[in-house]
Amino acid sequence: MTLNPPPSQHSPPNRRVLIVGNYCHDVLIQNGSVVAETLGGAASFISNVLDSSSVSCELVSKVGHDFRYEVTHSPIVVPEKATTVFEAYFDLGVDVIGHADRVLKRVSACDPILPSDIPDSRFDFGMAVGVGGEILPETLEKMVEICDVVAVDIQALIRVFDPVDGSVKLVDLRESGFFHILHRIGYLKASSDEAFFMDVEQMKQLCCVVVTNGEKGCRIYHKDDETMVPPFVAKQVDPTGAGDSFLGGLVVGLVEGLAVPDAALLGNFFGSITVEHIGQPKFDLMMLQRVKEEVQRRKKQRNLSISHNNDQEEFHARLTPARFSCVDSPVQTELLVNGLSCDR
Ligand SMILES: Nc1ncnc2c1ncn2[C@@H]1O[C@H](COP(=O)(O)OP(=O)(O)O)[C@@H](O)[C@H]1O
Ligand SMILES: O=P([O-])([O-])O[C@@H]1[C@@H](O)[C@H](O)[C@@H](O)[C@H](O)[C@@H]1O
Repeated sequence: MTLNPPPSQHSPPNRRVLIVGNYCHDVLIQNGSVVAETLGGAASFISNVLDSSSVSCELVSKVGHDFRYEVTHSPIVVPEKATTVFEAYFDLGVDVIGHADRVLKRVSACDPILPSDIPDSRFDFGMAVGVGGEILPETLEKMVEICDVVAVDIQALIRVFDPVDGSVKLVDLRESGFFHILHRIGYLKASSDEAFFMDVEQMKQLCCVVVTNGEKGCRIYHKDDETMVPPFVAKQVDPTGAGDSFLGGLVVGLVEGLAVPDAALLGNFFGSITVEHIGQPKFDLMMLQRVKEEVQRRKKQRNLSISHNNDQEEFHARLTPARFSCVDSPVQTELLVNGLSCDR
């Protein structure tokens, strides 16, 4: 897999992305009280980023008879089952993986996604993004057959659930039952806590490994390369969906023909906006337009071979005003209150 595909004058139009993962109901709990109930599941956050960025995507997702949200990409309804439900506790200390911001419990699980649920057609990109154990090894095997490149969120592979209270626990990637397939995927995304459950040195020889680290941004590991990709400042309200939106932004960048570090910067961009929202973020149209313009500009630079990864700072600086053009960005408000502005 070429990490940085050769610059193309134009990305083929309508490159198709297949997203596989169940929607869920998220229940956010603090101090023993439910503070919010929202649409969840990586499929929801990722399709939100791709749809907002006008990237063509198809989604395979299963919900129960009780699914209660309007979504652009209709799920498969399993009448005899309930929708997957995750409870996120924000005051129980650290979770099993040391995530200080929340403890997750899967309190209900809809059916797994089977190979037969996935269309028999070709896709440019596949995204294996289960949250509740719904992706099976045979499901991932079908995805690597029909997609040119597959990006996987490790949480789809290494999560196991306490049989009593549904608490999320993690197993080593080598014991997950998926390891024999991983030489056929293109990208593996893990949070810094999840990365302890894999051998990054080993995995970076098989595929491009991206380890996200909250407000510190992310790192890319591939063969002998290691690249740090800087974050965008954000005032975190709810971390839910940050990693999902990151992965969505990364794939948008790759589909648009950006080099991997630039695509990861787009991931950081969308992840940083997501943490400022409870539930699904709404991306400002002006912001999306500015991002599109900056991505096209960056691609031109690359096509003219005048861009070097070390001038990613310029790309970051040009995306920053777009980042804070969100009218309701808490950071933008703070800057305005302090008489500062992000505009260059
Ligand atoms: N508090 C934050 N401030 C700025 N960016 C953030 C913040 N939290 C997350 N992000 C962005 O979202 C990406 C994914 O977040 P992270 O929390 O690492 O993923 P996960 O949700 O999988 O644990 C990070 O790499 C970063 O770019
Ligand atoms: O926050 P994140 O790790 O990127 O992704 C989250 C999952 O870990 C969680 O299980 C799910 O309930 C949320 O809706 C969201 O998909």
